[in-house]
Amino acid sequence: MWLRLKFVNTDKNINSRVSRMPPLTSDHPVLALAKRPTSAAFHGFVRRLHMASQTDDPILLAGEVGTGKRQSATTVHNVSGRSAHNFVQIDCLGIKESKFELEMLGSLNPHNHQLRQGAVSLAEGGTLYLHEVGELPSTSQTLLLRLLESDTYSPVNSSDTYNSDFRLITSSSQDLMAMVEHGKFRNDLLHHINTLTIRTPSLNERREDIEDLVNSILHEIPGGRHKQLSPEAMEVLCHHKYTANILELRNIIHRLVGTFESQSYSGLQVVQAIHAGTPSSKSERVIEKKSQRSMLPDFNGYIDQAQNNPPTFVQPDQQVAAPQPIFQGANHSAYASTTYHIGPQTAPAQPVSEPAWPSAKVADIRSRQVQAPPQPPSWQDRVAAMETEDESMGPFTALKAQERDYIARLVEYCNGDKKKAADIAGVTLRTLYRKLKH
Ligand SMILES: Nc1ncnc2c1ncn2[C@@H]1O[C@H](COP(=O)(O)OP(=O)(O)OP(=O)(O)O)[C@@H](O)[C@H]1O
Repeated sequence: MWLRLKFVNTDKNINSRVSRMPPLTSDHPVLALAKRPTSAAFHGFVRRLHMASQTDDPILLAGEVGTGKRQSATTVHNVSGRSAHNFVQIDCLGIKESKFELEMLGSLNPHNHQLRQGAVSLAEGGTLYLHEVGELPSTSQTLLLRLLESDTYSPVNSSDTYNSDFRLITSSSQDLMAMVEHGKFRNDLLHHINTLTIRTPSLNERREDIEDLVNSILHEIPGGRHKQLSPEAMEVLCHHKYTANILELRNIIHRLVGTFESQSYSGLQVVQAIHAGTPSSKSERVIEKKSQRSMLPDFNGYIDQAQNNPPTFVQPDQQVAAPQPIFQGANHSAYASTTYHIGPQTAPAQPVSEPAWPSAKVADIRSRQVQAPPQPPSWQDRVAAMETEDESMGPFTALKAQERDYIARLVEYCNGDKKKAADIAGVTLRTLYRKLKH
C-alpha cells in the first residue's frame, strides 16, 4: 500500500493552547518524599518506575483508584528521553467510540481543509497516556490495536496517512486479565500494552508514608504550610482503612483545612473530617456528593459531563495540578514539556469553609447552603424529626443518630478500644457508653 507520509507542524497550535510546565525544584515535596526512606511497597514501586522510564516500552500502571497512576505516568514522561516533547492524556472513562477516534486521530475539516490535531499527533516524540484503558468500548480497542500494530494513522475524513511516534502509558483500576477472560477486553491489545506492568501500591500497603504524604498535601494548600496534625490525629489517619487511597487522604486534609480554623488538628477533628466524607443518611449523601464535586480536582467532573460535552483542550489554569515526579531522574533539567488533557473541563476546586463545629452540625449547615429551604421547619418539627429519624425532613436528620453513628465509627477506628475512643472524643468512658446505647 502506498502511504503518503506528512509532517504536521504543531508548534502554532501547541503554543496557543498550552504553556510550559513550571520547573520543579529540588525541595518539591513529592521529590523529597521519594528521596526519604519510605515503605518497602513504595520503594519497590519507585524502583520499577525508574527502570521503566529508562526504556521506551509501553507501560501498564495497574492499581486501585487514587493510588497515583496518572501522577506516575507524568513522572515517567518527565524523566524519560521524551520529556522535551508533549505529554498528552486521554481519560477513557465513559468515552464514546466516535469521540475517542476524533480525540486520538484528529480530523480534517472537509470545508476549509484545516487539520484538527488529535492526541497521536500532539504526542509526536512524547508520551501518550490513556487513563482507565479498560473502559474503552470494543470498537475503540480495535482502533487502538490497529494504531499500535501499524505505527501509522489517518485523521478522520482524511485519506492521508501519518507515522506515529509516541511512548504509550496506560492505566487501569480493573483487572484487565479478568476482563479478557470475560470477553470484555481484547487479548491482543492487552499484549500490546502490558510489556511493562507496574502495580501502584494502595495506601493501606504503605501506611509508613502517610505522615509524609499529609505534610506534602498540607504544603500544597494555601495557608496549609503552617498547619500541623497532633500525634493522635496522625494516628487516626494511619489507622484509617482507605478505599480511595491518596485521593481520599487528600480530600480528608483539604476538608480539615477548609472546615476548621485550628493551627493544630486534633484526632477528633480528623475523625469528623473522615466522617463527613462517608455520609450515612440520604440527605447527607446528597450534600456530600455536591460538596465532593467541588472539592475533587481530577476526573470526577468528567464522568457526568462526558455524555454531553465535546472534547476540549484544557488550558493550564483550568488544569489539575502540574505533574509532579515521584523520583528525580538523571535528566531532570529537561522538565520543559507540555501537558495536554483531552476531555471535558473540570471546575476548579472550591474548598468548603465552615466553622469548627461538631460533624452533625456541620452537615446540617452544609445542607442549608446546598438546599436552602425557603421556609425552614419549626423547632418543634425538627425535634419531632430527630425523634423519628424522618428522612422527609430533608437536611434535618437526627443529631442523636449521627452522634451514635460517629461514636461507633470512632470505636471502630480505635480497634474497639473504647477508652481511647473516649479520649479522642473528649468525653468520659461512661458518657461514651451512654451515647452508644441511645
Ligand atoms: N506522591 C504524592 N504526593 C502527594 N499527592 C499525590 C501523590 N501521588 C498522587 N497524589 C495525589 O493523589 C490524587 C490521586 O492521584 P492520581 O490522579 O495520579 O491517581 P490515579 O490512580 O490516577 O487516580 P484515579 O484512578 O482516581 O484517577 C491526586 O490528587 C494526586 O495529586
